[in-house]
Amino acid sequence: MRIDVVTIFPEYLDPLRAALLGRAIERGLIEVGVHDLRDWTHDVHRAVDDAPYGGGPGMVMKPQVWGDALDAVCGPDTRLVVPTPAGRPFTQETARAYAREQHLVFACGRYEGIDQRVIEDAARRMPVDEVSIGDYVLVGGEAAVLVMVEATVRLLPGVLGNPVSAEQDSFSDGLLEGPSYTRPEVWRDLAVPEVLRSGNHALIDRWRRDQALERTLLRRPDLLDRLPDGTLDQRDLAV
Ligand SMILES: COc1cc(COC(=O)c2cn[nH]c2)cc(-c2cccnc2)c1
Repeated sequence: MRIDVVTIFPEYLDPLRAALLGRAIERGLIEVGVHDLRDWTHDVHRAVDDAPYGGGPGMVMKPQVWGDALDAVCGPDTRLVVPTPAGRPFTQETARAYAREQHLVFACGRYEGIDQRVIEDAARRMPVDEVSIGDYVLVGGEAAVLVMVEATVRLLPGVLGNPVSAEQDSFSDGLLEGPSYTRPEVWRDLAVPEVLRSGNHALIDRWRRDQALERTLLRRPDLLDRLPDGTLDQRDLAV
């Protein structure tokens, strides 16, 4: 997989070259390119934004600059991803879909956003996703790109030490992960739940499932509405 990011703050993407993702790059599991949008500006001031038609606060990113940048960076197998508060939700399902892509290009917007014609024009040649990582407004898309790249790349074969954990991820069965414990058995007079030390794996699996259901019900009841049919069996419903 190749990932390219276009941004006016290339240094913001330096963390992509650290730790797990850095090792994935060194091992050739992914290629990463970070590009400075200002390399495609045409004027002495290297302007990337201008005032919004129709008035209103802030500035809008110029279409010409973005158009030239995406012409240079995108290819025949590219999926273009634009992080924006106005996007469809980015979920674990999105990450799984992106992990199957050959080439992802992330366009980092700043100011009030990117001239909409950039997205319209790109959509003539490639799939384009306007995606939100959450219901809040960031100053730019760079932090959202770090989130989406990490969620996606960790799913690639060979990236994680123990691939099983990617399957048993939170959300993999549509529920939140329950609580985890490790040694010592008692810490600040708090004991590890007895069942986890019982060695009875049927009981442990049941307890973990009950904990996941209870936590999902309490913190994210919306996820329960979206579970595929048959996910919850009769015993689950008794929780
Ligand atoms: C491409 O257009 C954008 C992109 C971003 C950065 O992304 C996020 O904030 C985000 C992504 N997932 N959740 C939030 C921000 C704005 C923006 C800023 C100020 C006022 N209105 C809009 C516009």
